[in-house]
Amino acid sequence: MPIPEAARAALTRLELGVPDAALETLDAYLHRLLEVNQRMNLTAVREHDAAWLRLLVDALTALPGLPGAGADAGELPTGVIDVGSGGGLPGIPLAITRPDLSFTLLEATGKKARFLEETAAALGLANVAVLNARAETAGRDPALRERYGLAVSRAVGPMPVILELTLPLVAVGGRSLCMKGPRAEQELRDSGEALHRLGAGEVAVFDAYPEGFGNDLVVVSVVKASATPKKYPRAPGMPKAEPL
Ligand SMILES: C[S@@+](CC[C@H](N)C(=O)[O-])C[C@H]1O[C@@H](n2cnc3c(N)ncnc32)[C@H](O)[C@@H]1O
Repeated sequence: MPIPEAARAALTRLELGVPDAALETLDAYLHRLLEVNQRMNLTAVREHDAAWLRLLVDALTALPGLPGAGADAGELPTGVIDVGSGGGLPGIPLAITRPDLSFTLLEATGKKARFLEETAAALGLANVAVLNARAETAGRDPALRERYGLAVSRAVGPMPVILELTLPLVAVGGRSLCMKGPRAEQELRDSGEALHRLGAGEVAVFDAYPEGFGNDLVVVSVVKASATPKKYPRAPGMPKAEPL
């Protein structure tokens, strides 16, 4: 199926620097996602052209928040972890577009993690690793805790929950980049306690799209200013059951 003109136009207008060579792989990913979605619940968007805009272009709006090409590996880990990756959003489109960075897709549900593994292999994505685990467990694992320069997430829960699931995995000086809807500002106002307790520093909120685009996706960037105390993340289920 051809790549929809509206998606090409959006990518041009957003100036995200997506190379032409990546477009075919992005489309191949979308085909797999929509095909498997017929028997597994991965996304509510079922139609190819709409999915290009609402899934792929949305995910790619996070590109400017990724470490720059040739970022100094000595300073901060350059690895990116997608927490609650589901069908691979935003991690897989980002990994396709930035083959120079390593991406870990963290997903709690076994069958979704298997879909991610099969998809990364089928698309030949050598820069993608899949981890079938809960973020609460991964965040307490010394091999994973504070090992990533950047955590990304989309549709994983309200801000206090996302912060507890992502910030323990992020190295001091790194960031958690959360793709949110228009309620992000309100959720942030309710996140003071979580930000304070988890070691967060500067918080910035960006509109992912310029005005007039008709898309109110918001990207929240939270810097990790100090180490997260050992008691976080709490036991599996606790961040959601009793948000900070
Ligand atoms: C609503 S889906 C969103 C998936 C994907 N990020 C997207 O935007 O399409 C949330 C995903 O997060 C996963 N998830 C929820 N809590 C999690 C946790 N504590 N650790 C790891 N994955 C989790 C769920 O299994 C689910 O696949």
